[in-house]
Amino acid sequence: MASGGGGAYGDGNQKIDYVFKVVLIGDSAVGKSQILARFARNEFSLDSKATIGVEFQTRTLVIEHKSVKAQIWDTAGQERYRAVTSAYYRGAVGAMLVYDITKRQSFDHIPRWLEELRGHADKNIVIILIGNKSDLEDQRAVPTEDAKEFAQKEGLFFLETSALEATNVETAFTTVLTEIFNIVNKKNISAGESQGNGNSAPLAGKKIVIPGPAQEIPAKSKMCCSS
Ligand SMILES: Nc1nc2c(ncn2[C@@H]2O[C@H](COP(=O)(O)OP(=O)(O)OP(=O)(O)O)[C@@H](O)[C@H]2O)c(=O)[nH]1
Repeated sequence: MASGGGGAYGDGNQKIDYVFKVVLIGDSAVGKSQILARFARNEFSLDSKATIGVEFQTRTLVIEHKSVKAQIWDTAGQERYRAVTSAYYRGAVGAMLVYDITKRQSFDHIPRWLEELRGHADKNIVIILIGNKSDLEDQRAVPTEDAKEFAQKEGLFFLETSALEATNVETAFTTVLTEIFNIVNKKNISAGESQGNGNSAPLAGKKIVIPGPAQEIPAKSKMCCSS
């Protein structure tokens, strides 16, 4: 069911102006898969299974009258289930770094995830830090201020979300997607429509954004590649 904001949950034959790949990363069980389920299908499951390998889901939404397909990739937080790292990050223009506000360790590991991200992704990737499970306030182990300060220091967006209560999930995605949209739009303007490959602009130089017809996406919006 659509929750407003012009999003479409199905992928019909609509015209797509942009496809943005966004990756979810963070420790196991912080709620990455449920954040994605909430955003892509407006669903939530309390007995969510650990992700094995990689999967992605898409949702198309409208930003400034343009149709933007968000292709959100989710992988296992558990090392043994993780797929090839470089392939996961390839082409990503956005990243959501997720921790669980009730698990201090998941926050303490964020610098490691950030390091992996910065080692593998485009250096201009848009990053948001997400403290999930904000509905469990009575079990909070990470003060909001600590995370806010960290995000500021590292130049990241920051929000606390609850996939369970659907708090801020939509805002988290639209924050990242709108920022990417603005960067790409600026790039298009500065590149003067000249094939769009001006390498000096942010997020340029990589085939990460495909204006015009959408890139090929497998018929099923979910796939698995656990080897
Ligand atoms: N209370 C609460 N529980 C949540 C929330 N989001 C996820 N959970 C629960 O946390 C557990 C783990 O969620 P997942 O989405 O599977 O976690 P994950 O980060 O994808 O885990 P991996 O696939 O192992 O990396 C599940 O039992 C979820 O139902 C939330 O916002 N609030």
